Amino acid sequence: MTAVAIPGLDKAPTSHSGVLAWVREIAELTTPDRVVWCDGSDEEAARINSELVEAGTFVPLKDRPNSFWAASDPSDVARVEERTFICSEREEDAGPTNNWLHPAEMRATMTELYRGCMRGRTMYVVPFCMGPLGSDDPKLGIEITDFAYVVASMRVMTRMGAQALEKFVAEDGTERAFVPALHSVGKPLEPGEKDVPWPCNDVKYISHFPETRQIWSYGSGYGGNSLLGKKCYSLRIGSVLARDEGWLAEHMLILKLISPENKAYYVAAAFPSACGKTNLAMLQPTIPGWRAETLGDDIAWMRFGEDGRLYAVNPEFGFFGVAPGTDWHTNPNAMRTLEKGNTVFTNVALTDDGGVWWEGMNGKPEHLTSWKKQDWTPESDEPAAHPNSRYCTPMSQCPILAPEWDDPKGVPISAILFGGRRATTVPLVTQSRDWQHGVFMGATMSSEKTAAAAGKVGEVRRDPMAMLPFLGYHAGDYFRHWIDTGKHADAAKLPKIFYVNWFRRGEDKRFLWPGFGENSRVLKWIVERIEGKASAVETPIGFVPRAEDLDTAGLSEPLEDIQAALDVKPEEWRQEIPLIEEWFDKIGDRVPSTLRDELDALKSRLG
Ligand SMILES: Nc1nc2c(ncn2[C@@H]2O[C@H](COP(=O)(O)OP(=O)(O)O)[C@@H](O)[C@H]2O)c(=O)[nH]1
Ligand SMILES: C=C(OP(=O)(O)O)C(=O)O
Ligand SMILES: [Mn+2]
Repeated sequence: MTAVAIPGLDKAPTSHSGVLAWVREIAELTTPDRVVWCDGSDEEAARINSELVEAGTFVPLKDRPNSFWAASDPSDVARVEERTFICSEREEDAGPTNNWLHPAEMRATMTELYRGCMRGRTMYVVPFCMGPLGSDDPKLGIEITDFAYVVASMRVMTRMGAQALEKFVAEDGTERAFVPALHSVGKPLEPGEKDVPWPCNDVKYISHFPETRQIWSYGSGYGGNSLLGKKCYSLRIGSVLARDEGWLAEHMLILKLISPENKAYYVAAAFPSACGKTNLAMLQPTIPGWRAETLGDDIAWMRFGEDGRLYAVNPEFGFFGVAPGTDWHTNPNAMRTLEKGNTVFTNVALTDDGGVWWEGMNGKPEHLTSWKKQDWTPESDEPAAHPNSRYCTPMSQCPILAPEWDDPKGVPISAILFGGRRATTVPLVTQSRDWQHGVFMGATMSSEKTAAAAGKVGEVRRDPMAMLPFLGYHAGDYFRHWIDTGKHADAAKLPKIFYVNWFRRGEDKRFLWPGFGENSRVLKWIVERIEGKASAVETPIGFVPRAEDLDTAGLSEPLEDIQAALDVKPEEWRQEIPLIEEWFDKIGDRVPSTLRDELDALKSRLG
């Protein structure tokens, strides 16, 4: 093949041979009009934002500085689980919960899709680092993308640009490994063809090659599909790295709780997408004397420290939060973060005076521009903001950011919470008997589907550790990895495991528990359990508080509701058993026997 001269390709600001070779290979395959190596500078960000305004992708907002409104193509609003693939060499290694294609077949198909796919466009090269730049073993990546929106968002969500690229060559001159992550919207432009504000393609692939640590994404601009450092790298590839290197890559927020005695407790919590991670991460406690600080809202990488405790680091640099439901009374800290500007809002509604609005926000606007760019009035029968509309905002703007948020050592975790969205059955909070029982709780947890993924909303499905859509390998092997993690540790130093459900409903369908800031009452009970102070009842499913075991002082909800949120109804749990059995059967013989033993024990306790 003759070398093609693509403007910018030779401007590489690195000598890393692997980076140079890969970027050239992709440029020659996708044939963009030009290549831009991103340095992450303010000037570059300003240029990219103004190009996005020019292209009609961004509308500048008038109510906060350096912030923009974007509306996606109406078909490109969420993760596409049907189109997400784990391409391991052997199908059995992807396991029964993932879509699989042989890597050679996927590469052949996608190479043809990528051929010439950046024609008429700019190819951006975005070096990034997941986790603190000061880490001894920085987890590096390069995202190549042809969508400036992705560059602007990656700048918020990751440590990107020159500061990350510096880490690609170690001080002794060795070239570090990196994850090549290729993204294209899949919409080449013919000469003279006018671009659309949100280019994408009906054909979508979100593919992962776990053995070679590569990501290939095509056809979608939605965050979870296109900001490849997030779910694709930090969870799907990350879970494989974690399995191989002996740590945990989890779909968890990281929160610091400070008691009235000024003692700090770090909590990690795994909830499925759109089930409350970002909100709990920014908790504003309602009980006197308690404070909370944020370390992360979506992903935790956890390893054992020299003292034998499990330490968590957030690999991300920003929040990609669900907008609807966010308001001054539900999540004031998110509102304060957003107020500072430097935020991209996608698929929310635009107010007539150039601000943003979404369902659940205070105020009743008379007229809006909906996420579909249509006139909207209170009479409209569709929501003004898409239920999965998002804000993308820098973590550094969060008023309750913990001072140790950027420490490569991480923070020692005292409690791990698993939780889902269940209208029935699952009590507000349950403590596991021990690590193994806690792993059973995580492995069998369930949740109603939300708008964060394309498909039917409301259906209950098993979502182990909130990782169902994010596992890079076989779910049974993942459970074993969790069990083994506990075996290799000093049991007294392991985090205690709890199962929570903020979403239980009464017969009239309203939530029994007020949630949001009031969740601090549950966290207080958890801390007191760790300290051996709070009471609980031993039930067939674990230790559950009675209403009087929780601090309910000043709560306006009737105590009957709180008790109803805490009820363990054996008949409801007996109905779960066949669903758990079906789930284990689906995973097959790689389910660790210890988890089957836990199921048998639960069955016999339920009678
Ligand atoms: N009822 C109730 N809703 C909540 C609670 N926490 C979060 N939500 C809502 O659930 C949706 C998703 O929350 P979010 O924190 O963004 O979830 P994430 O996707 O897991 O980070 C938003 O609409 C929130 O307003 C809670 O404690 N109770
Ligand atoms: C980005 C996502 O994250 P979350 O878990 O916050 O909903 C998503 O699900 O696409
Ligand atoms: Mn979130």
